[in-house]
Amino acid sequence: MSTLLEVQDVSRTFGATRAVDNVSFKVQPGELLGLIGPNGAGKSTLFNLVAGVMRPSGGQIRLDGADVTGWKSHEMARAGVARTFQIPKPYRQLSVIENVMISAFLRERSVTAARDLADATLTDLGLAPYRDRPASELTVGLLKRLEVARALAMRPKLVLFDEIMAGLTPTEVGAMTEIVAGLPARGVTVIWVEHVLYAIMKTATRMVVINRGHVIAEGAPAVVARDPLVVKAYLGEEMQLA
Ligand SMILES: Nc1ncnc2c1ncn2[C@@H]1O[C@H](COP(=O)(O)OP(=O)(O)OP(=O)(O)O)[C@@H](O)[C@H]1O
Repeated sequence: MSTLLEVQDVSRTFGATRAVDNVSFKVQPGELLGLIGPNGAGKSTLFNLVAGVMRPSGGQIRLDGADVTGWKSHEMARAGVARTFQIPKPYRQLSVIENVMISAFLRERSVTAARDLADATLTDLGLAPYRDRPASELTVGLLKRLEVARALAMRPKLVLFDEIMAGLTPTEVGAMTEIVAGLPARGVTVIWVEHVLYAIMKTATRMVVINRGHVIAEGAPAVVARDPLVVKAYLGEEMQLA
C-alpha cells in the first residue's frame, strides 16, 4: 500500500521560535497515529501545516504521493484531509444537523444527499437524539462529538483530531475512544493529538512524540511509554500499559 501522508523535513518558525523544526514522519492508510508531547511542543502547529491553515517555512508535505505543500485549507479538505479544533467552533445558532450538513456539502450537492450523510454521521456518533437542537445548547462532551461529526461528514481519507477528549467525563472518554478506534476499519486514517494519555496509548497503532519542535521518539505505544527521552520530556515516569 502506498503512503498516505508524508511530512518531510517540515519546519515552521514564528520570529525566533522554531515551533516545528525539521519534522519527518509517514502515515500509512489505516493507521491510527498518536501524536503527543508537552505543551508548546509544536503539535497544533504541525496540524495547521498538514491541514493547510499555515504554510511551512521549509520542507515538503505529500498526500497520496502528490506534493501538497502550501495548499490552502479548503484545497486540503477537498483532497480528503479534515480536522477538529481544540476549542469547538460550531455555528452556535444553527441546529446540530445543520452544522453537520455544512460539512456534508463538501461531498454532496443536493440538500437531500447532504442531509442523509449528516443523519448517518449523527447516528454513528450517538448524536441523533440532539439532531434538531441548537448547537449552543450542547454540553462540552456533546460539542466535542459534534466537532468530530463535522470532520467525518466531509468523508475524509485522513482526519486530524486535536484534543477531542479534553473536558470529557471518563464515560464520555470511553465512548469517544470506541468511535475513534472504529475509524480505520471504515477507511479513515487518523492522526490524533491528545493529552488524555490512557485513551490514546491504548487506541493508537503507533505513536510519534515531539518536544520543542523535534520528533524525539516513534513506535508502538508500549515502547514509547518506556522511552527514557519521552519520560524525561513529557511523562515524568514510565507508563505501564496493560
Ligand atoms: N501563531 C503563533 N505565533 C507565534 N508563536 C506561535 C504561534 N503558534 C504557536 N506558536 C509557538 O510555537 C510553539 C508551539 O506551539 P503549539 O501550539 O504548536 O504547541 P502544542 O504542542 O500544540 O501545545 P499544546 O499541547 O499546549 O496545545 C510554542 O512556543 C508557541 O508559543
